[in-house]
Amino acid sequence: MKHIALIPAAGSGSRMASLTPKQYLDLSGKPLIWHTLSALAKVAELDRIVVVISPEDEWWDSFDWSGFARLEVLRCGGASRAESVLNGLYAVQAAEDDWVLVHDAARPCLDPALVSQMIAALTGHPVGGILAVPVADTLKLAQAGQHIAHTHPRDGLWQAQTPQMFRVAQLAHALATGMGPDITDEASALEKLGLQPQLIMGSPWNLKVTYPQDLRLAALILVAGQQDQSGKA
Ligand SMILES: Nc1ccn([C@@H]2O[C@H](COP(=O)(O)OP(=O)(O)OP(=O)(O)O)[C@@H](O)[C@H]2O)c(=O)n1
Ligand SMILES: C[C@](O)(CO)[C@H](O)COP(=O)(O)O
Repeated sequence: MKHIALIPAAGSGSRMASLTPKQYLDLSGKPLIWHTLSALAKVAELDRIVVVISPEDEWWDSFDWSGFARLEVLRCGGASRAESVLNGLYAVQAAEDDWVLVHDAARPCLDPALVSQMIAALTGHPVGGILAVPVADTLKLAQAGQHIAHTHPRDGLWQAQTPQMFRVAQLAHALATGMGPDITDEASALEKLGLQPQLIMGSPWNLKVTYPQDLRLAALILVAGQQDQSGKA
């Protein structure tokens, strides 16, 4: 049974407000997605690393990816993240019970050790699971005019991250039957089938680059990670 990383990278990055999709923006001297792939390349348990880009992508071919072993690219991205993942699952030619670890191209600060921990924790699990972190702030429900309706209890609330690890066939079935605007991650499609994915402790450093200021934060996190590594050496 194989472990396949599937990286949806077909978004346009509208909240980043840049003409270049954010996965190709410069982050510490490399395209952002280079850091994402570099982190995944350090995970020995991964058999394949598959990137899903848009059929209209004009950027991928301008970079040299030859340094990455196990890397494959599929030009089958769709109109939404969920569609890109589903198209990738249909195209990837995997066995039904292979595990797929879906990881946003836009999360470049992933700690490879967390992925290995996740794979170990979910081996033999009947459904699969996701990295996530407990909500740390007080939550307010807003009503019209940006007034507070009430304070929402945060007990039991977690913020979903990626990777999200499921069986190839089960995830494809869940996405195909549940496809819609409410499916913003893989787990939500499994939940729609009545299944209960496992929450695995992620890291606040596993930031998703969404808005322009996130790019600066990601650069700082990468430097801090390199300093940690050199401290360990
Ligand atoms: N049609 C899409 C939309 C998103 N993604 C990917 O899904 C990940 C997470 O999505 P998000 O951060 O929302 O990226 P964008 O859709 O690019 O950003 P925005 O929502 O701001 O337009 C990203 O790696 C993005 O490239 C994708 O593969 N296909
Ligand atoms: C999958 C995800 O990264 C979990 O936090 C997130 O839902 C994707 O972001 P999007 O902006 O909803 O596409």
